[in-house]
Formats: sequence, structure tokens, C-alpha cells
Amino acid sequence: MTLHEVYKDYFRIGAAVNTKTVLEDKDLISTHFNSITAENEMKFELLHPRENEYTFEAADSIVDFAKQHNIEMRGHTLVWHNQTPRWVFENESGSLVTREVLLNRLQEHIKTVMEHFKDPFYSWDVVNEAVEDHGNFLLRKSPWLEIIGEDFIDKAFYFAKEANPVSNLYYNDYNESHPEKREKIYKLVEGLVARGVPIDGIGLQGHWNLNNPSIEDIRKAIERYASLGLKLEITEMDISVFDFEDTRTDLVQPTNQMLEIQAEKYENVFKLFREYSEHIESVTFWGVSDRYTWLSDFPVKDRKNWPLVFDKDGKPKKSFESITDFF
Ligand SMILES: Oc1ccccc1CN[C@@H]1C=C[C@@H](O)[C@H](O)[C@H]1O
Repeated sequence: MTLHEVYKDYFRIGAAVNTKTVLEDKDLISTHFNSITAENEMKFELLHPRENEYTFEAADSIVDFAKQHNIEMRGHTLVWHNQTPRWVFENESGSLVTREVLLNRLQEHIKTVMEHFKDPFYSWDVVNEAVEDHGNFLLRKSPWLEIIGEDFIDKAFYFAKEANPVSNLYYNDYNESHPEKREKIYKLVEGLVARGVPIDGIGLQGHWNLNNPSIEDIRKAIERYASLGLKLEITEMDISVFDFEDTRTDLVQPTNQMLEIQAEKYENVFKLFREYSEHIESVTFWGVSDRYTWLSDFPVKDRKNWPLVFDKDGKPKKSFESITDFF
């Protein structure tokens, strides 16, 4: 059976794709996934590189692929501190714009993007990674926060809801299962809900590795976020064979032990997802197969990684069996 068929009674199964992988991996994608996310093509810098110029071609080729194969889409992402062009925050003289100017630019971007993609996606990451990982500040320093103020998040959700009342609107973040970050994300979203901001869900990115986070920490995060009465999506899942701090560059393929541990971790994580499937709308892998993963360039540049359930040749790994052979 295919991945999305196995999970049809639980949640959507998605993959992050780009204009290259939708061509090279089209069979694997159309067979195993019923949701796709554009890895980069719907980010601010790629849709709206200059104030009066929108470039939708690359994103449209991905949407066309999804339509051809009856695959649903989730949008990523409208507001982020990364991959956003400097022009958004500056006026002609290069100094920072005012709160009003930036709010107008944000509203216009969101309205234009939502109106362009006529058929609404089932969900959108409205704000990505606004919470500071460590320390006393709740929000990460960014031009969005510096120029607009703390309510840039509220405003983004209101602009998105006004432009697209159909899609589910998400706050998305990483390290979401680390207790300290979990409580900060919870506090941010609890405030949004309390103010009546139109947020529908929390995206747990799920960039994990063989050793971290523990299954228990992931369970606690799912329970904590679900207690807000919101939907959950696992939005960018991969299980790196290296710990975040591990900078080794000697491997040209994963060791058998790594693949065994990875398969066990995928088995336990998906067992947990099935247990909480009433709260989980989708599980998206941040890539299609080990042939291409963003982790081969992060956190160590040019260091191959093997984090997904299909190998570099598109063949199912032991991890694939461990998440499909459960009944
Ligand atoms: O795991 C992390 C650690 C530090 C910073 C960001 C991240 C994850 N950040 C994600 C990863 C890749 C990008 O393509 C996504 O848009 C972004 O949401």
C-alpha cells in the first residue's frame, strides 16, 4: 500500500517539493503523498522580489502539478524573518519604513498571494518561527517586530483571514518539542486565542534526529498545543542521522546502525501520531527522498544527510516499513 492510503483514516501525508523534485520525483510524489508544500517557492523573496513585481511562475508549476495529480496543498509561508527581501523594510533612502507602511506592504502581499492562488489550500503557515529559542524574550528580534511591534503576528492572521476565509491558518515553528520553547510557543498562541485572533492551528515542524527530542517530549508538546483547542500539523518532518551539534563529515552513506535507530524512531513517532490523530490534520516530510534534503546543507554545509523514508534511489527504507507495517 502507498503511504497516504495507509494513513487515509488518520491524516494527510505530505512532502515538501521544489520545481526540480516535482519533475524528478513525480512518480514517487503522486504515488505516496496526498499533500505537498513548496519548500521555497511561496516564500516572500521568491513570490515578491521587488515592491511592484510578483513572480508566481515557479509556485504555479507546483500548484499545477498538485492539481494534475489530485494532491492538496499547504502554503508556506507569509511572514518569516528569513528569505524576506530587504526592500520590504526600507524606503527609497534605505532607512526603515514606518509601522503603517510595513503593515500596508504586508496586507498587500498577503491579499495578492491569497487572491492569486484561487483554489484555497487546506492550510497556510501565516507566521513562521516568531518565538525566540532561549532567554527571557518571547519573540525573536526581527524587522517585523522592530518596525510594527508585537502585534505583527495578530495583524498577519487578520490580513490572511480577510483575504482567505477558507484555509486553516497556522503558526509554525521548530524545536517545538523542547520544553522551554514549547512553553514559549504555548504562551504566544494562548495569547492569540485569548484575543480572538483567527488562528486555526499550530505547525510542529518536526526537524528531529536519532536522539532528540524524546518520544515523551513530543507527546507532551502535542498534548500541550492540543489543549488550546487548535488543530495540529506536523509540517516539516525529517529525522537527521546527526545530532544538531555533530559536525562529522566523514560519511558517504548512513551506517546500518543509524538506519536501524532511525527506523525505530520513525516507528515510535508515527505510533504517537496515530494515537493523537484526532488532533493531527497532516504529517508532511520536509523532502521526498534522501536524494535531496535541505539537511545536506544545514547545519553543516555540503554534508550529506539521509533523514527521510525513501532512499537516494527513491526506494523504501526500513523506516518506510516501520511506519506502514503496523496493522
Ligand atoms: O530546524 C531549524 C533550525 C534552525 C533554524 C530553522 C530551522 C527550520 N526552518 C525551516 C527549515 C527549512 C526551511 O525551508 C523552512 O522554510 C523553515 O521553516
